Amino acid sequence: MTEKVAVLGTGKIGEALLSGMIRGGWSPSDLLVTARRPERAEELRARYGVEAVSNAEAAKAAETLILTVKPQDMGALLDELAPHVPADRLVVSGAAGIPTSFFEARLAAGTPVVRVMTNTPALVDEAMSVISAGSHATEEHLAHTEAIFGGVGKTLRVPESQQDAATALSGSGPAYFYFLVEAMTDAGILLGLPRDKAHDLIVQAAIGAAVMLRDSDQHPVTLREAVTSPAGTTINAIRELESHGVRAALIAALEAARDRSRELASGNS
Ligand SMILES: NC(=O)C1=CN([C@@H]2O[C@H](COP(=O)(O)OP(=O)(O)OC[C@H]3O[C@@H](n4cnc5c(N)ncnc54)[C@H](OP(=O)(O)O)[C@@H]3O)[C@@H](O)[C@H]2O)C=CC1
Ligand SMILES: O=C(O)[C@@H]1CCC=N1
Repeated sequence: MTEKVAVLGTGKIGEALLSGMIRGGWSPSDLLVTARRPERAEELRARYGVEAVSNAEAAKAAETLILTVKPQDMGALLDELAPHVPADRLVVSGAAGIPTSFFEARLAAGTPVVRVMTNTPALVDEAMSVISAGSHATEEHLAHTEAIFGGVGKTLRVPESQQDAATALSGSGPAYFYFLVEAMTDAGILLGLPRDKAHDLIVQAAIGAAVMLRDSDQHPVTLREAVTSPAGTTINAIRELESHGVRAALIAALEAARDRSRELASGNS
């Protein structure tokens, strides 16, 4: 029997995963989606050739259920779903903040739950998906989850106690880089460059720096030192970043994201 996977609450992250699975060779006939609005269900059907069903039907038909609704919608989804989920289903949560114990308390005793924090670069197969086992998830469940999310990028196992930190760094991480690109493009405008050229220069600098960070095996400090010439331009910029407290701001920002992830733990805040 072919295994079916259902994505429940197919919004931005659910669709990113779904599209990646299809790019990676999953047959649309082995995938199910659910949506709250009929027009969204129709859009997913038309775009990917997948069947859109109710949450209850997905729970009955699919061996693996990937829940990608907002943390605040998870309680209501589980209330609707719980009576229909046999205990042998693998339930994968993609939501920020919510611990595996939240699912285990609402599903049949012994249901395996895996928590995953992925990110939007799943759309270009460059996600990082951080994976933790709930109390009934086995090595097989983790490996299966890695196989699904490995199709849209890298995966990393962490103890669940590190998931809120991983969410701050990796789940939200792409937003910080988009924010930096936006701010640096504004700087280019101030310096007299046309917006499109400023954008292209900063994006290419970001791509070049990202590839060197990934492929050069060199520490970020070494890479930065190589750009920073004595009495040159870069050190003047670095002095401004330090005197404006950018390092401290980033540490505080990620701490705030981690704290918000913790607050979302109850699923209704
Ligand atoms: N966006 C990101 O970068 C990341 C998000 N996440 C996590 O992924 C999850 C989804 O986030 P995101 O994709 O941004 O949010 P979206 O709002 O885009 O997606 C959630 C989807 O779930 C649908 N939905 C809500 N309740 C139900 C229900 N009962 N039955 C069926 N569908 C339902 C919503 O419908 P409707 O369209 O009607 O609102 C929406 O389409 C969150 O838990 C978030 O923490 C994790 C990593 C990164
Ligand atoms: O902002 C959020 O809550 C979600 C989770 C991680 C990225 N986006």
